[in-house]
Amino acid sequence: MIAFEAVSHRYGAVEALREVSLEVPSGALCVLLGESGSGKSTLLRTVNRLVEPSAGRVTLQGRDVAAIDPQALRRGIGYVIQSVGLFPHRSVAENVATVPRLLGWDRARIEARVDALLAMVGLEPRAYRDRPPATLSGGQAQRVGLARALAADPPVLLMDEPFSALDPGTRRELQAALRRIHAETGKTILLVTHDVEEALALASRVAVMAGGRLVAEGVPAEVFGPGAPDVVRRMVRAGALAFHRLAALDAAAAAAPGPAPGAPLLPAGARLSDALLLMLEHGTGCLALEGDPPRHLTVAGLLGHSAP
Ligand SMILES: Nc1ncnc2c1ncn2[C@@H]1O[C@H](COP(=O)(O)OP(=O)(O)OP(=O)(O)O)[C@@H](O)[C@H]1O
Repeated sequence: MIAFEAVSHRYGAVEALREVSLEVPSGALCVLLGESGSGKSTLLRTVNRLVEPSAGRVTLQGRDVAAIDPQALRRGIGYVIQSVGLFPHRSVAENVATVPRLLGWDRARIEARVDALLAMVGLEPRAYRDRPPATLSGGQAQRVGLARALAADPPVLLMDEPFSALDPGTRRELQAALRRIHAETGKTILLVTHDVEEALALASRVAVMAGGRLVAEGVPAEVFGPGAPDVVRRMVRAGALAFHRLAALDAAAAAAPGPAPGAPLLPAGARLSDALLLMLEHGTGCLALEGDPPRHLTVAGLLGHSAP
């Protein structure tokens, strides 16, 4: 677990963090959401001591990070940033191997790990291990950045706007890869974004920041519920809060038993927002859910389940 206890930070006259207290449970994918300048990156960077808070403390599994040697601390925490920051004169494989090398792993173990990680982030090892970073697309470079952060199997991953520079299609692919990796590895992930859709696509918990304070925290359906703070309402288009809430709710929970012959098929794991889009696309008010036993979803079921 990562715990922030009344963490404050000043950059000269700027109060970037004001007594932020937040607990990120082990295994959570917690999204720090907020407008530009709200303090998200500063809070994230207190975990790996790139920022030393002016007051308060941060603990990892109960240990105060201020008492851990910064180099040792950072080797145990994966860190992914928007600009990726791959070493330009090293190959993809050498980049991924950075921390295992520092930790003194033997060659065979490093090679095997690099191949496994490249495959995990969706890059064919034989095709990519020897490539120089300059030959990669933005999305491929960020996949390598993610593999590098995961290399020594750190229990905690910090991600600062990791997908913000990518085009929408690539961004969705990387989000899907991260969701899969999170489900497979159970790592505790803290991810900064100012993009509401990204938060809804990824988060098991959302922490909303405004003006250096934590203004809301909880599961997405709560944070995007009727009590949503003003800053969340500002961040989505007027009236769109209800639609965004659909993206936080599983379609299966709103379905009724029984088949719907001939109705469009909604894939397993879909959210209610996916269901509404499929209904609009097919001009129908009834969908069949993929899976057994047969279930179906109607407009009435969708509205009944999403009502605030
Ligand atoms: N090194 C610094 N020196 C002085 N002020 C800083 C520094 N870094 C951040 N700040 C200020 O602290 C406040 C919080 O910045 P921070 O980068 O944490 O916000 P953010 O929510 O991550 O914003 P963004 O989404 O734009 O990156 C801002 O007012 C910013 O200008």
